[in-house]
Amino acid sequence: MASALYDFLVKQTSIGLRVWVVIGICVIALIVLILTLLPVWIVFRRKTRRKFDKFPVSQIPNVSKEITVDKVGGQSLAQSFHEREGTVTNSHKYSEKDSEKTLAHLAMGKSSEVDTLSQCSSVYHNDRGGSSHSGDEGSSGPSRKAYSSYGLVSASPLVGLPEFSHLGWGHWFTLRDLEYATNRFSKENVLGEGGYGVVYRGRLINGTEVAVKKLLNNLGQAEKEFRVEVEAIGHVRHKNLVRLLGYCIEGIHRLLVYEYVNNGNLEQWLHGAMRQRGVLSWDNRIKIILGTAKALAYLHEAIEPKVVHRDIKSSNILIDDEFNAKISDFGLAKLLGSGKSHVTTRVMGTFGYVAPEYANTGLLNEKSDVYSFGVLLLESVTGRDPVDYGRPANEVNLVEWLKLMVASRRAEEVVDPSLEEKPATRALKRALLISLRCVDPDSEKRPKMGQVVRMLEADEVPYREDRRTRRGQIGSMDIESLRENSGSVDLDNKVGASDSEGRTSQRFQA
Ligand SMILES: Nc1ncnc2c1ncn2[C@@H]1O[C@H](COP(=O)(O)OP(=O)(O)OP(=O)(O)O)[C@@H](O)[C@H]1O
Repeated sequence: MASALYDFLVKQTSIGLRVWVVIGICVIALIVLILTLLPVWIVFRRKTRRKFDKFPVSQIPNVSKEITVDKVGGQSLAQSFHEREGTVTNSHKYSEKDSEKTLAHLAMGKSSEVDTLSQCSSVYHNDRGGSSHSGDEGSSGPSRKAYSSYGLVSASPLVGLPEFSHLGWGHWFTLRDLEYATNRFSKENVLGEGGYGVVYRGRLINGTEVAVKKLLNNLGQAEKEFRVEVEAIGHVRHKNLVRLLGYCIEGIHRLLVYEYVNNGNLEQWLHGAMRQRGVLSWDNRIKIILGTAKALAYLHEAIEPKVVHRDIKSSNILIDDEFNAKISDFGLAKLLGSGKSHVTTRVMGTFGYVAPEYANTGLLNEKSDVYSFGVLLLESVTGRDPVDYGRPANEVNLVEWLKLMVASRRAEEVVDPSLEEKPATRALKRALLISLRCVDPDSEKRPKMGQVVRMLEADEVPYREDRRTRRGQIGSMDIESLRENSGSVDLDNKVGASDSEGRTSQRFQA
């Protein structure tokens, strides 16, 4: 048998070569052919996958936060606003170029790495946390200028999750992971539904509680929301900003995974379901407001480009079990590069919170957030909705009503009647003064959020000192007495001196 095989192999073929030589040549040729065709096949597969990702979608109706408003309570707002998105003044061409960068960064179809990676991803904040990004030149997200004074926290790793360090700041989830976490996006796990998606409560495989936002199945809008959120907060860490833990891109699906914040939101505490748990105390209101102010100061003054949230309102202020505020919902955020005074954009936001100049002109900068913050503060002090059509005509608009009350020396009457323990006179005056400054119709006159933080922090001491004598001691107040009685606050001069980095150097003194 063996000798027969040997005889066959050494046999001379008609082309003059022995059989074993011919077989050897054929095997080598086959190997070369396979090596040549393999890359072609890989390229073909990539193209097929990209096509899949571009499937038309949008069975779900477009929900827009675009505002169409009228004149309410004397506040003149534009009647309707149309698409001007992306027209950036001062040559701040952020959106297109940087978004592409982010797309590549997120492996969403522009990068050659896309297809070598899993289609689904999860952001993982590793030990280096945001600080690893401050030097991330390739990133389109904001980087940090300052740390400690803005209440930054370092992110801890999510133990037990698959790690994917390709982006330097994330793991990658699959849709399956998130289906598992949310019990297949069951109704019982729905936390709420916003303009752009449904938010589910979930638990990751390692036990971490999360909130999963499933963006509406409208690829254009979902894609935009998705990018904006990731660009705005993917790189930043602050104890008063909700932490973005991950995301998933799979086919037409876009999901964002956040830390779960377990104690409702400010809107629910002031006007909704959480009231069943008791009245939110003055102390906790101020704590929430201060946390919100710190996060905004960070977004406006500590990172580059600065982030304008654009939708500051009570339902976007999440609350944890220690009554710390966490700003959420960055889907409308805009980035503002250094030296850029504003961007021009479609007017978005929530009625009652939108700054008049932004509503009227579409010109946006961080002072629009300051206005919304002022409304939020008034809402917290009074327990009233920013716009409430159930009230008499002159009370429908909260800001206008507050001005009327102060002008007629009835400021003490504006405090939320449901508060069991009323604030001290001085604390109430401070809060009203700050809010009035924030809602100044002239955006230039509004304080920076860093100044607001200092004013609020300065308020803590006198507020605590007076606490013992607070009940029923709020006297008659008007704007002048608010000014006179507000300690050493010189609203026009002293507060607001800025250092070279634009941060206030003058402390607000009690
Ligand atoms: N990280 C989170 N932890 C806990 N609950 C959350 C979290 N993120 C959002 N929620 C809750 O999910 C619900 C929907 O939130 P979402 O931000 O999508 O919409 P919204 O703020 O209610 O409305 P809009 O889209 O008009 O801003 C809200 O009740 C919100 O409090």
